[in-house]
This record gives sequence, structure tokens and C-alpha cells, in this order.
Amino acid sequence: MITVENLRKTYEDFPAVVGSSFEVDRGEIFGVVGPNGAGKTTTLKMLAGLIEPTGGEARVGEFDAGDPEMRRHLGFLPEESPLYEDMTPRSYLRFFADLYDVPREEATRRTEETFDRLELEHRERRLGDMSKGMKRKVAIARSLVNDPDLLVYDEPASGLDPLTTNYVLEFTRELADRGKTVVFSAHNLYHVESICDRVVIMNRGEIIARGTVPEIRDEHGETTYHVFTTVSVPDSDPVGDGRHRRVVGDMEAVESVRAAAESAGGEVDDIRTREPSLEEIFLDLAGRPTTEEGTDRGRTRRRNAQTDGESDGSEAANGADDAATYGGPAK
Ligand SMILES: Nc1ncnc2c1ncn2[C@@H]1O[C@H](COP(=O)(O)OP(=O)(O)OP(=O)(O)O)[C@@H](O)[C@H]1O
Repeated sequence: MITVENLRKTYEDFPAVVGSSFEVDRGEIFGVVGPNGAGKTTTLKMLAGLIEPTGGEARVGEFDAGDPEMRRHLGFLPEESPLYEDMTPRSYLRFFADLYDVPREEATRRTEETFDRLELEHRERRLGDMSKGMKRKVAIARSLVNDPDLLVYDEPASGLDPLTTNYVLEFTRELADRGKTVVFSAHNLYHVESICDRVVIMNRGEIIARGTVPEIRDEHGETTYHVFTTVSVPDSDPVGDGRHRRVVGDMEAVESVRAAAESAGGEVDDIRTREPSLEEIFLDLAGRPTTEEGTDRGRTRRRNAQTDGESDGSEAANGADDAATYGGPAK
């Protein structure tokens, strides 16, 4: 469905995307994740034909992503979706349906169906008076008004409460089950882990990992061993039930802990393995220097940077407005 080859975008002299290649199959949910400034929005906007690549190619089905005809098959949801405040959800959707030449009856049926599914109330209320979650639902409904094959969603759950987030994610899964292809970006890796079929992790414009979450875990994640001892050993922490726990990365280290416990008059009581979450792998990978910065692949945990990223991301304005979303000229 989507083929991206060596896609690049440079803003003036700043390289925002430095050579991405990936493919997305029909009916797949494909996640693009990465910290702030990684190049996710830029990638999505190139896929949606909203910005012109500096180099490389993005194809959607038989079309080049920049082909205006492609937009008839696309539903794009920008990270920030300012809506026309004086319209109501129904009049707003009618307006977009008309832009896409969707027959009135068909448009009304689709709109009401989506509003019902998303449990959108107050369909005749002024958009300017609606909550952020309601507006997001209206923006999602708008992305579906032309019954597109491809949905490109930039942070679909941005700024939503957990309940609405669940709705939106479940709905996204349903759309893929109905055969639509979904490419979406997210900061919240739990969302990615819960619904994506495959993922790319971006950092500083580069794809640094790709695959299904289990594949990424196999390739980049390190299993840790939690060794519980009946006595304190160096670098162990008490766990509250009289035992101590030492976390190590390989079996050799497990044996050292065993030796330390025995020489202190105790023993190893239990050993548990733990697989890293996508979030841990992401933090680990995103904390490494890029290849341009050197070959030291030492691992640096950057939990603080990630926390900042999550709060900044939901507020970040990315400049897409209604007209550009529908199909304004490529910049
Ligand atoms: N129009 C622009 N002009 C100059 N630089 C830009 C422009 N748009 C984006 N950038 C820069 O390109 C880089 C990638 O931006 P992009 O918005 O694609 O990142 P992102 O991964 O979506 O980030 P976020 O998670 O914060 O939304 C950032 O350093 C950003 O500042």
C-alpha cells in the first residue's frame, strides 16, 4: 500500500528526515514513534502529500504521495486540528463531504455512523464551544468522510483523557479490521504497543529500529534477571519480605550473585526474567548518540527527556490547518 524509499526533508539547511525507507501493507496499523523533533510529523506530512520531500520517494498505492488524486483516498488527522469554530459538527462534516463530492445522503449516513460509534454528543453545538476530546472526535470523523483507504493520523490521542483515548484507539483498530491502512505517530508507547502491527522508531530524522514489537524486543531489548537472595549482597535492594533483589543482565552475573549470597551465609531464593517494554527499548535507543555523533553505542537512560517530550508533544503546534488538511498546495 505504501512504499517509502530514501525519503528526505531538509528545512533550509536543517535535516529533519534523513533517508527513511519502509513499506506498509494494506490493512496494517503502522506506528511511527520517536522523541520530540524526531521527524514523525514531517514524515507523515510527506506521506499525506502536504509537504514536498527534498529527496527520495513516497508512494501510496499507484500514486506518488504528492499527486492530488491520491488525497481522494486519504484521511489525514493533524496533531492539532483547529476546526471552524462557528460550525457545528454536522455542518462541518457536510462542508468537507461537499469538498470531496460525497453525495449528501451517503455523507449523512457516514457521519452519523461515525458520530454514533465515537459517542459524540451535541452534534448541533458550535464547535468553538466543544471540549478538546469532542473536537478530536469531530476531526476523526472528518478524516473518514471520503471513506479513504489510507488514514494518516498524527498523534490521534493527543490531549485526550484515558477513556476517550481508549475509544479512539479501539476505533482505529476497527478501521484497520475493516481493511483501512493506518499510519500513526505517537509519544505514548503503550498505545503503540497495544494496537500497532509494526513500528518504526525514529530519532533525529533517522529510523533506528523497525519491526513488530516482539521483533524489536528480540533485536534491541535486553532481558534482565531479577535475582532474589536471602541475604544482602552488593548492589541489592531489600524487597520488604526479608529478601533482597539484585538486577543483572546475564547468567554470568547471576552466578556471581549466587556466589556472593553463599559466601554471606545465604542463598539465591528465586530468579525471574523480565522482558523490556517498548518504552524501555525506545528510551535506550533514543538515548544513544546517532551514527554521525560517534560510534560509542553506550547506553544512556533519558527518562527526564522522555517525560518532557510527552508533555510538550501534546501542545506542539505543527501548523496544519483545515485547508492544508483537505489538500492545500504542497509547501
Ligand atoms: N517548517 C519547518 N521549518 C524548519 N524546521 C522545521 C519545520 N518543521 C519541522 N522542523 C524541524 O524538523 C524537526 C522534525 O520536526 P517534526 O515536527 O517532524 O518532529 P516530530 O517528531 O513530529 O516532533 P514532535 O513529537 O515534537 O511533534 C524538528 O527539529 C523541527 O523543529
